[in-house]
Amino acid sequence: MQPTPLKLKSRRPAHSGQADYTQPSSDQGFLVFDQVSKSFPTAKGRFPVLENVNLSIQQGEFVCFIGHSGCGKSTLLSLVSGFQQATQGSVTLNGQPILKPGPDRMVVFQNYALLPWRTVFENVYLAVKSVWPNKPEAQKRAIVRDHLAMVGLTEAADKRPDQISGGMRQRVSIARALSIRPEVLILDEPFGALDAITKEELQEELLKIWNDHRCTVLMITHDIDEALFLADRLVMMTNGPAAGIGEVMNIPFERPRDRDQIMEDPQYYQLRNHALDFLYNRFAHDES
Ligand SMILES: Nc1ncnc2c1ncn2[C@@H]1O[C@H](COP(=O)(O)OP(=O)(O)OP(=O)(O)O)[C@@H](O)[C@H]1O
Repeated sequence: MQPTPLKLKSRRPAHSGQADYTQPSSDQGFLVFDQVSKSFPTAKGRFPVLENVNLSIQQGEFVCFIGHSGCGKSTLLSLVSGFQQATQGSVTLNGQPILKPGPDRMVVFQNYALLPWRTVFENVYLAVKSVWPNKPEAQKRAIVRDHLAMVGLTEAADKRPDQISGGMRQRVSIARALSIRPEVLILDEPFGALDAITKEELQEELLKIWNDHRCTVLMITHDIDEALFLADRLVMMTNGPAAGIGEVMNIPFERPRDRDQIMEDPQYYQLRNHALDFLYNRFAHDES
């Protein structure tokens, strides 16, 4: 039997090969990169990592970033977290330039970044307390409990990070990040260190949470299938130095998504092959 193609959203044209990033000087997006360049000082002079990046992201969008190792994905998102500043151009959130880190933008890293001597509960509680020191104690603890329940970790609340699996640790990091209700959730290869089954489980949980809470998500990944399952758009970056956005692919599958169903859609393989072609032919990594 022929698979039934999925109904596609008409919100944006399906991927057509042309970049849909914006002309940000007149753009009213929620999160806007406007002519952004970033270089670092080195002993041999300045090293240009990013050049002329323009991108506009809408509130509540799920955007994945892909590109070869070292092209500048983490640097680009560190301009959103506020850990780094652009050398030229601006990154604005709600029309305000991002100048430093803040609780409206939370980052989840591949290596979890949990406090090893604290319990799961305490790791989340400390974040909640730092953002809402004056909330009543019972309310702070309820927020922690709710977010641990959201990622299925109620039973593990009193364990330390070394007493739980990698997948559980990453759930704690996600619960911690979401517990303070950020406007933007930045995920830097969050599932890169996990086995395939745990990774798929967490992708599904993340989508469910995002469906319920709709913050804007920016996620770095090396996995095209992960991006096709999760994202509204896939930003494909050119190679560095002086990397930029090569293309932005719209991912038109209707939500809520079902992994098996989207993989039966002929468009899935067109999009996948297009991204593979971008990475391995048009912008193949030059090892030299
Ligand atoms: N603080 C810094 N000083 C100098 N160079 C830096 C600094 N931070 C990053 N770089 C360089 O910028 C380039 C981009 O690094 P970045 O970590 O953003 O890449 P990436 O695409 O996220 O890589 P990966 O996929 O391997 O994590 C690299 O060449 C890196 O060495």
